[in-house]
Amino acid sequence: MGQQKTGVAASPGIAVGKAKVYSSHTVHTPQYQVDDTAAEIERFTRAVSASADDLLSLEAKVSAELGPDEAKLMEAHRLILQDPEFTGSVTSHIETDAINAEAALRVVSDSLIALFESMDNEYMRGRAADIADITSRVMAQLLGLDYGFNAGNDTDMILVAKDLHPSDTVQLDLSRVKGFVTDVGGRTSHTAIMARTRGIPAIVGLGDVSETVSDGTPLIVDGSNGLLIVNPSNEEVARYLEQAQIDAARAEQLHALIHESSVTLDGHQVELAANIGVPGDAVIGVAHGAEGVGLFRSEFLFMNRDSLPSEEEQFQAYQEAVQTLDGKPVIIRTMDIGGDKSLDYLQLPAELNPFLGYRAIRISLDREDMFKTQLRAILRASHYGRVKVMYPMIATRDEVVAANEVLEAAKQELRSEGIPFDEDMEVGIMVEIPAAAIAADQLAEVVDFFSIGTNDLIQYTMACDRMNEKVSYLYQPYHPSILRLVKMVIDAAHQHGKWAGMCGEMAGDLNIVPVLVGLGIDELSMSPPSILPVREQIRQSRFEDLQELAAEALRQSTSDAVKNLVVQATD
Ligand SMILES: C=C(OP(=O)(O)O)C(=O)O
Ligand SMILES: [Mg+2]
Repeated sequence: MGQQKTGVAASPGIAVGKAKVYSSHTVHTPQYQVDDTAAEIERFTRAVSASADDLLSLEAKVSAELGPDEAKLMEAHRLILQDPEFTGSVTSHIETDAINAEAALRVVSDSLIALFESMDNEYMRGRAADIADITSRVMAQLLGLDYGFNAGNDTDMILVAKDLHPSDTVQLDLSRVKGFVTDVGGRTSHTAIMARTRGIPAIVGLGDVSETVSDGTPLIVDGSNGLLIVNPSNEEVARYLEQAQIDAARAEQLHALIHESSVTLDGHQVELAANIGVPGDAVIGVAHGAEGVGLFRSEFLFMNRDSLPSEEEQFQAYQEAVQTLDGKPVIIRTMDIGGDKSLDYLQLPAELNPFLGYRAIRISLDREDMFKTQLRAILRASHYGRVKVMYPMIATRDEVVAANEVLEAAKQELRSEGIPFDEDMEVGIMVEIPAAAIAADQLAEVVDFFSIGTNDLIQYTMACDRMNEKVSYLYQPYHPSILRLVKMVIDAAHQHGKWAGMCGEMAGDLNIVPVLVGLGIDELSMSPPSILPVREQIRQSRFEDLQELAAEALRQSTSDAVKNLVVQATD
């Protein structure tokens, strides 16, 4: 039996392969005197220019695959690399101390990192990581090593890392990555969402896996159960491979439903949409039969970079997703920063309770300039397809009214500039704060639609941090309180002639989907690989039966009772 480690089940499925540990080279720095300092400077200059070339091609690749926003970090690194102050300090050390380029680079880099780390400003402290990253890149060039991932010819890589950013993963040929495991992160961390979107099994929050597992170690990732098996036995490998084969055969069978509608046997239709993080994910959504994008988490355009994305950059990203969907609806959520998603350059104050603090629409309404820029970009994209805008973390009707005033101001500006947009663009809100669910009937008067964000709604209703393992037993999607809130939101929407969807993780949970459909949900938005299994389930059901099941579920007084009921019903 192999050694078992349990983490957060971040993306379902089974991967059997060998560990490929991603590290940014904390290599030993050789140190020696040189006679020919000019030749050494020349060697350093060549390494810098090769590194800049690598960054430039990476920038182009990231920009093409993930959009120009994601490429900003590489551009920033390239600019630091080409800054004569940085390279000049290294060359002057080579010259005056007659030392090798690696040693001179290490001296300069260490002192810059110490300087940034000592600063009383989170943004500037964040620059230390940039310097470390750039140093590793040039160091690898000088030493003839590969920087970042060197996949070689491996086709069964299981990527092991402390954490992964979009700029890390884009360097990979993902078709050769069988799974991801990381030390940090929760189910809603970028790695987790990215892995789910692409259907790559993943476990996050494993603690120290990147330090305890080495390159080439055989691993099994059971992403559905958050179980990592290190050095598995032959019997374990055989068992999991068999399961993986069953999963693959099933995926092929589901593929037949890609162009079918999501309609019950008795004719009740539900729209199944995809949750996406970057515009490139829209392609994956379409490939899994999405009937739209139900949640474009726009905050990813704001992350992993040094400054706010411009209107033009945002417009291009939104337009790309809208064009990929080719006339199908795309719901763009305005940025949801704060809570677990921080932005160094916004210099948000440290908070005791970030999930109850300055977050999402609260920041947007406070930073109207930034909000209006985003709304202008969304409006401009609306001209190219069917765009809907959605405000996150709405607690009060006043917030909706205030947000709509900024939206109106953005529309006025565009009108006077003669820039086209969809005058009838629908405006909706996320219902993820209990106050919004309870007062949904009043909110329904000022919105076109609701999308229930159960990830947050559950944590706020149960008062349990969605990332805290110690209280995870309270994170109960099937709790009667949650089902009642969901019903209230759907009923309120329908009474006002509006529609209600759901874009939290619960929307893709096959056990509870029958209840959600029975309650009358109009749209379910989920990670793309969940779409076809949910479609199949809906197509095999009768709406009348689901309505009865939902009524029965609402009569239960515990999560376990609901679970038993729905598991029996789907068996
Ligand atoms: C979809 C949601 O938003 P996020 O996971 O991005 O907070 C949610 O809260 O359910
Ligand atoms: Mg949320």
